[in-house]
Amino acid sequence: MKWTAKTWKNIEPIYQKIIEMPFIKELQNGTLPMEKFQFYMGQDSFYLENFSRSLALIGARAESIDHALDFIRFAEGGIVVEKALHDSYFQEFGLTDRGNIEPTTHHYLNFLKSSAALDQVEVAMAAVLPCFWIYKEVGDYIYANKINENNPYQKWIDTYAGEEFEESVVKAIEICDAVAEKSTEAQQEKMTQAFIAATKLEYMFWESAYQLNTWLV
Ligand SMILES: Cc1ncc(CO)c(N)n1
Repeated sequence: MKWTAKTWKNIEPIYQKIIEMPFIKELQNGTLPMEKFQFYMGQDSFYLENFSRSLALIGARAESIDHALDFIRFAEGGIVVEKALHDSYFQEFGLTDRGNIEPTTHHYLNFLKSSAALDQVEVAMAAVLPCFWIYKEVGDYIYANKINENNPYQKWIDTYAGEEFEESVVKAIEICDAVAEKSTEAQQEKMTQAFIAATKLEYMFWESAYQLNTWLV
């Protein structure tokens, strides 16, 4: 079995928990309070900026020139989405600025940046994979189970259920399988641990937005 298929099986219980989260349920039926979505969007702006910086660094460190090109393109795509948040979504959803980097975002983006800088590049590739894959699965799930035709969050949902995003996700999965195949068992285990940690942070990212979690002092 391919590394990605094995690893997805491993995190399947976490994925099930994600699609049952109140943030996701309410996003799906359009009842999510705007304040929580705004918090999420502001944090996601920090996230996307730093996720993209990490992707660029992984691109620079990739051994294969084709993987380098793919990751540099992923980085470009991430920055384009961040700019779209700032240029149109912020206004559409009534947000004037993105606020401060709150604890879960702080943890997540520093996890990604340090993995991109210091881990073996294969492990860093595994660390960023849930950012692609979980969003694709959640986007498709919400899209397939939509209840409300007038969902105020539809534009957001369409981004992650779209074909363009799917292409990147398929590529990121293929790259991880290609590098896993050339890795030792011990390296693969590190890749798996990085993937699991990022999956848990995806869960926490939504939950923290739902709870409007900020620094205590
Ligand atoms: C937290 C988070 N993870 C993944 C994505 C998709 O790139 C996103 N926009 N935000």
